Amino acid sequence: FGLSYNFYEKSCPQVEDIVRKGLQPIFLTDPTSAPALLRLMFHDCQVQGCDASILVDPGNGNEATEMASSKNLGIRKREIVSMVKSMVEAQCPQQVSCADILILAAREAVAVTGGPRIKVPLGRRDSSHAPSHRLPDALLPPATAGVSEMLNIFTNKGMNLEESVAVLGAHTLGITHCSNLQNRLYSRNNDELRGMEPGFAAFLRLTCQKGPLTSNLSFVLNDPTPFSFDNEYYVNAMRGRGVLKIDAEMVSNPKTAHVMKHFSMNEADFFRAFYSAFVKLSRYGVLTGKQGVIRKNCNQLS
Ligand code: HEM
Ligand SMILES: [Ca+2]
Ligand SMILES: [Ca+2]
Repeated sequence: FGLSYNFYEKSCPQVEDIVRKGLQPIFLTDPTSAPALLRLMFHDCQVQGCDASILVDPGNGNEATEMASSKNLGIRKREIVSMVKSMVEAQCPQQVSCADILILAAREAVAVTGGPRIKVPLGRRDSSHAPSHRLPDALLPPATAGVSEMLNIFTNKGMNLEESVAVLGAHTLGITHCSNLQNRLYSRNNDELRGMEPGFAAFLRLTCQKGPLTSNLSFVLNDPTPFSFDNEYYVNAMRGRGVLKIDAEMVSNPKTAHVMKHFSMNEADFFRAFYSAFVKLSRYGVLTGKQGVIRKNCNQLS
């Protein structure tokens, strides 16, 4: 019943070490895996809670799984969680859920890139069924989401204003594909570009040309330091260089503006708010106790 900080104390005391050590060589050889794992956590938790539902592959009657949703464009590295799971299974068979391993992997992604080392409560169970693409279609925010939609999503998870703005600081890592910027860059009346630093607008349009041709192949960096978990996302947004609509709108919206400014000047406060926001996100909609299952393979339901 419920999550706890010593959940695996008896059944798998070394689980956090296995996850950390298993990920080390991956982070070293592929720095893009850290941003991928952090976003993977959000997209799992946002759809039916943090239950590893996003890891299920099609097959065995699950034909259209979550990954068939266009909202999951760019989701990568699901197989890393499966690989770490097999390392955990070798030492603690049938004890540790894929849902917990996914959260621990996201936690390591934040720590290894220079962010806070977040202690997370454990004891999640895995979903025993796979939603179709319709659920993520409806529940994941579109690339065009604004401040009110964003606040709805995160206050719903018990976050206050500071935490809601801080959790978007995850965009200190990683990239955005040009396909997600077409609306913003080529809207008819250009109001999306209002407030954007003109040189940056020109750069975005040059990198992301109009039309679908290369828009899934080209991308821009979410902040100038996409492999470093720092407050550059806020510094950059304050300079009119926010990539996504939400990044820019949080600067101009009177509710969020002062928080953006504060985090751009005070990295420690950003880290503190991100820490508690991450824990709240990681608790969202979890299955515990006798609910759900412990999957053997993360990508298969049984
Ligand atoms: C209203 C909320 C949010 C919106 C609208 C949003 C939107 C997006 C979009 C459109 C991308 C680009 C994906 C691509 O083109 O490949 C992206 C990337 C990313 N997002 Fe978010 N996001 C939101 C919240 C979050 C949260 C809460 C987290 C994590 C805690 C997160 C973590 C990331 C990361 C790490 C990337 C980079 C992924 C990579 O490089 O592979 N986002 N986001
Ligand atoms: Ca899920
Ligand atoms: Ca950064």
